[in-house]
Amino acid sequence: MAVFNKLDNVEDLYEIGEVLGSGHFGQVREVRERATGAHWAGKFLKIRKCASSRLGMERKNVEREVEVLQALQHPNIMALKDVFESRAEVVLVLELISGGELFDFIAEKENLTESEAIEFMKQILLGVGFMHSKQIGHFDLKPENIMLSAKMAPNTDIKIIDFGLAHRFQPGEEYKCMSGTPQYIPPEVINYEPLSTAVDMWSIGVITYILLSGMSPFQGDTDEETLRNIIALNYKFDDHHFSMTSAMAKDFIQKLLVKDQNERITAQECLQHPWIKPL
Ligand SMILES: Cc1ccc2c(c1)c1c3c(c(C)cc1n2CCCN)C(=O)NC3=O
Repeated sequence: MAVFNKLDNVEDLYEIGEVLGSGHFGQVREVRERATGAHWAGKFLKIRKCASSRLGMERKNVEREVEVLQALQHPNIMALKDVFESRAEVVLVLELISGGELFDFIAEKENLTESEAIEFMKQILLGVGFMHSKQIGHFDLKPENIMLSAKMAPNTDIKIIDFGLAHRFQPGEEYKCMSGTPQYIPPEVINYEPLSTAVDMWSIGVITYILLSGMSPFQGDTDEETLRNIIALNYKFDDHHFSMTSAMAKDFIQKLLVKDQNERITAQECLQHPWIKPL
């Protein structure tokens, strides 16, 4: 069992600020390090007191997220600075990313130009390619988990966050998991088949489709309809949203939204695709 820095009261070291986000796990709050004045993001995770409890997170899941983050130092992946544990809480001290979610950036602009989308995709692929080179799959890639380092700066950096569903593959391991967000999950997750890092490549195909059109390729009126659309590979490049989109961009998406995970292109192959890296 991993041992984190014991700290009865994280407020001895950090001034706790505004809530930045919350979820099943707990809260993310801005924190200010008293010793240096530096600002960070504190992810406050309630830990289950006993196995039968439904409140809070299982400690082993927190340990897995910390192990994954400790293996991932990359400019396009949020950095983990420190981990503290008090009575029933673990606090991850994370790099503060103040440019907001890619999701909101798209919402404000409806959709991006291809050159804007390419710049974002390059950085996402660099971060995901690094993760995959360490045999780590994110398994919850979506615009809400892709943040911008600075608001609207011309050269804002992409930061991939939230590794709560991430998994580090051991050699020869068979891993199955029925979680993620319906719009972004591939057929093999729905069919409860053995998974690989190719799960993330499907999600990248969905994200690229959204960046270029503002529409979600498989979104139905209900989650069940969305899942049916995914299994049936029921998506299209409708003229209304894709009439100005290049054939290369569509080819890039088509090579990712492939039902057979072994046939899907990898992050490294994406970075060599002519849409991303023109000849
Ligand atoms: C300014 C701001 C606003 C909301 C934030 C964050 C920062 C944020 C951050 C992180 C996470 C995991 C979630 C976060 N959220 C929650 C929403 C993420 N989808 C993080 O790791 N660093 C952040 O700054």
